[in-house]
Amino acid sequence: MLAASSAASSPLSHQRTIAFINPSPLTSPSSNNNDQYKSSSRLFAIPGVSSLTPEITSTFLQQQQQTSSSISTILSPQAIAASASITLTYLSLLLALDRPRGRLSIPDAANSLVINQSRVPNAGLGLFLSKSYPEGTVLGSYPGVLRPAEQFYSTKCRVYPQAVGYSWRFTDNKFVLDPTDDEGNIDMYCYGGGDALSNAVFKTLLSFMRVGTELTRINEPPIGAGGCNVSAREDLEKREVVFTLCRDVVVGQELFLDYGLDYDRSNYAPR
Ligand SMILES: C[S@@+](CC[C@H](N)C(=O)[O-])C[C@H]1O[C@@H](n2cnc3c(N)ncnc32)[C@H](O)[C@@H]1O
Repeated sequence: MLAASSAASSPLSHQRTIAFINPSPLTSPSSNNNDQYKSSSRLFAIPGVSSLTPEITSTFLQQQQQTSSSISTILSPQAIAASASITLTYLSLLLALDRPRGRLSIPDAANSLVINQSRVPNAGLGLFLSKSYPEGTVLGSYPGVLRPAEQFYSTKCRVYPQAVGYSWRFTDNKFVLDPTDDEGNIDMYCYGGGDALSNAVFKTLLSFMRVGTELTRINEPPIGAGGCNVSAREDLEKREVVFTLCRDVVVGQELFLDYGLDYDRSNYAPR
């Protein structure tokens, strides 16, 4: 709108705008078959001198006005309000359903939790403490996106079965915390998300919500290793699982947790 009205009040501004948008008819008439460009008086766009016929000017102005009116329809306050409302609703749903839960609460988590090769044969990686901590220290709560258990097992785990081993199934069997990415793998962080679009939103716009996945590396103790030094407490209301040291742990020790009776241990190496 602004562009159209200022152009109407100043003939020079039409000319400059046209020369900028499409200089070729004005500067290279020989390559253009349209006769109206072939008169020598119209060959060059000289500032301050009109090289346009009234017909071209009027057609151009009409096109400008049509473009302006469609832009102002797209940018109308109603259209802007509608898209803002859709975006807000979408973001609220994402935050309610697909946000990453859990947190690390151990003091100086970045330096005190170390992921390394487990001392348990064939168990892969494990989690170790690089400082000594007393019994009762809260490590944090298990990371993951809360998903309905039935849906999680019948969809994502069918395609990416490795996701099962890292998910925390609540004892009422209704929900799981799934810390894996969209391909069922453990990344350094759980970003959140449920499909390609929401994953992308969580990894970009909402990446500040990401949660470290260190607690997913805690193994079960091997037979004869002296049992667990971490205990888990579920809160079914909050859908939260808090991990606490149930013994004093000295620097360099690996953390061990009992996964519970229902955990599938079929992939454990035979003892
Ligand atoms: C929650 S993950 C623990 C982290 C895992 N070790 C890793 O490398 O990411 C659970 C998986 O670790 C392995 N694991 C844990 N405790 C084990 C044990 N005592 N013996 C053999 N494998 C074990 C199993 O493969 C199990 O499915």
